[in-house]
Amino acid sequence: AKNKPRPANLLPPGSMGLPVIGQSLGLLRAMRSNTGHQWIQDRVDRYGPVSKLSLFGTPTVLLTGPAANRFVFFSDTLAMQQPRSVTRILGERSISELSGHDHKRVRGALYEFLKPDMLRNYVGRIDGEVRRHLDEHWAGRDTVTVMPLMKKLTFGIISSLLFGLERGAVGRDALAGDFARIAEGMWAVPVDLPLTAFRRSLRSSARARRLLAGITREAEAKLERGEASRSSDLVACLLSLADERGARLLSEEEIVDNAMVTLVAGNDTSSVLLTFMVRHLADDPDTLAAMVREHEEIAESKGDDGEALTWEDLARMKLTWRVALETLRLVPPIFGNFRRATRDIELDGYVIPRGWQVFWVSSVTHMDATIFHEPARFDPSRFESQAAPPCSFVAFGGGARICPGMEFARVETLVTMHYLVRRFKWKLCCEESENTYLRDPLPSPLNGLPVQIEHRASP
Ligand code: HEM
Repeated sequence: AKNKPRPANLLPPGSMGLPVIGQSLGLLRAMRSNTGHQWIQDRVDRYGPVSKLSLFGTPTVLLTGPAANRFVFFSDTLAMQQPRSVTRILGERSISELSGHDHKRVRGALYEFLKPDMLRNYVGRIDGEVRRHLDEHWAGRDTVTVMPLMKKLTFGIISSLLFGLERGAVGRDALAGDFARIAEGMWAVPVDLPLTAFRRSLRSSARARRLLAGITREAEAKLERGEASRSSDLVACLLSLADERGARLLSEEEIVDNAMVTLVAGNDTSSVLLTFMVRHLADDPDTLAAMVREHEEIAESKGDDGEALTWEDLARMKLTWRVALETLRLVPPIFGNFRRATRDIELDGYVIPRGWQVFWVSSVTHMDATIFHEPARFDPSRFESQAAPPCSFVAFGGGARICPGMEFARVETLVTMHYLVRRFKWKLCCEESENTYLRDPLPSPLNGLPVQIEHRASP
C-alpha cells in the first residue's frame, strides 16, 4: 500500500484515441447509426462510470450515473464548457459560455420571460399557433411527415413568443432555414473548411445574428415609442430589464447571443419530444385512448369549442405529461453536455486535471435497470407513483443550470397534444421507423416519421 500512487496522480482509465480528432468521429458515427448509447455504454462497461477519452479536440472525462450527475450539476469546481464548435456558432456571450455572477444575471433575465407567472399569459397565443398549424398542415391530408411539421410548429411558436416574428413576417422563413443549418454543425470537429456542415453552420449563424440584431434594434425603438412592452416577447423583455442603478441589464450583444441560444435550445428539443410522442403513441393504443379521454373531459368542461385552453386546463393534463416524461426518458433530446474543470478535481479516487472537459450523458442513467425497471419498455405509469430518485431522470439536466425552458416546453407539448389526439388518428408508414432513429446530435426518426392520418369523428 506504501507504493500505491496517491489518487491525485491518477487519471481515470480509458484511451485517448487519435490526436486532435480523438474519439469524436467514432462517437458521432455511432450516434448517426443509432448506437450512440451503446458506444457510451461499452466504455462504461469497460472502464466504469469515470473514464477518460478525447472529444472535439479536448481531453475529456466521461461521467455517468446518478452520483456523477449530482457532481456535474452541483459542484462549483466545474464551469460550463461547450465544444469549441458550439461556442463559435452561438457566440461568446451566450448563457452557455458564462459562469458565476454573469451566468446568474443572464439566467435571471431569461427566466423573467420563461417563468410560469409570465407563461400563463401566453397559453392563448400558443393555442392559436397550434390550431392554425393543424388546420394548415394536417387537416385534409392522408399522410404527413411528423418531424419537419413539428419543427415548423415549434419554430412558429418560439419565433412569435421570443422575437415577435408573427406568421408572414419578413425574415421568418429565412431564419427557419438558417436555424436548421446551425443545428447541423453544432457537434463537429471545429475546422472551418469548405463543404463542411460546420462552415455552413457558421455562415447561417452569422446571417441569423444579423437578423436578430435588427429585430433587437426595432424592438428598442418600439419600446421607446410605447408600441411594445416588457411582456410583448423575449427580446422586448430583455431590453426592458435594468439593474439597481437603472443601467440596462444585458448588452445588445448579450441579447442577440442569448436569443440565439434560446432558439437553438428550445426549438429542436421540443419538436423532438413531440415527434417521438407521436411515434410511441402509435404503438400504444391503450395509452392513447386514455389520453383522448383526458383531453375530451377537459374540452367538455369548457364552453364552446373555440375557447382557448388556459393555464388551469394544462394542470389537468397529468397523463399527457407522464407520456412526455417517459418519451424524454427513452429518447432524451439532449444526449449529454460538457463542463470544464476549473481546478484539479478528485473524484472516485481519480483526478480530473484542471482545464479538462467533463462530459455527462443522459442515456446510461435513463437505461439503468436498477433505477428504471425494464428500462427498454415504454411505460408512462412509472412516473405515476413517485418521482425518479434525484439526478436519475436528467432529460432537463439539474442544479443551477437545469433547463429554464422546461415550463415553456410543457405548455407547448400539452397544448399540441390536446388538439392532435382529439382531431386525428395516425399509423406509422414505415415499420422500421418504430425502433430506429439516429442522432445528429439530436434524435431524428427514419425518414422524418411519415404517418397515415385520419380525422377522428367528433364525439
Ligand atoms: C423538451 C424540451 C427541452 C429539453 C429536453 C431541454 C433540455 C435541456 C437540458 C438538458 C439543459 C441543460 C444542459 C446542461 O446542463 O448541460 C437545458 C438548458 C437550457 N435550456 Fe432547455 N430543454 C428543452 C426546452 C427548452 C426550451 C423550450 C427553452 C427556451 C424557450 C430552453 C432553454 C434552455 C436554456 C436557455 C438552457 C441553458 C441554461 C443554463 O445554462 O443555465 N430549453 N435544456
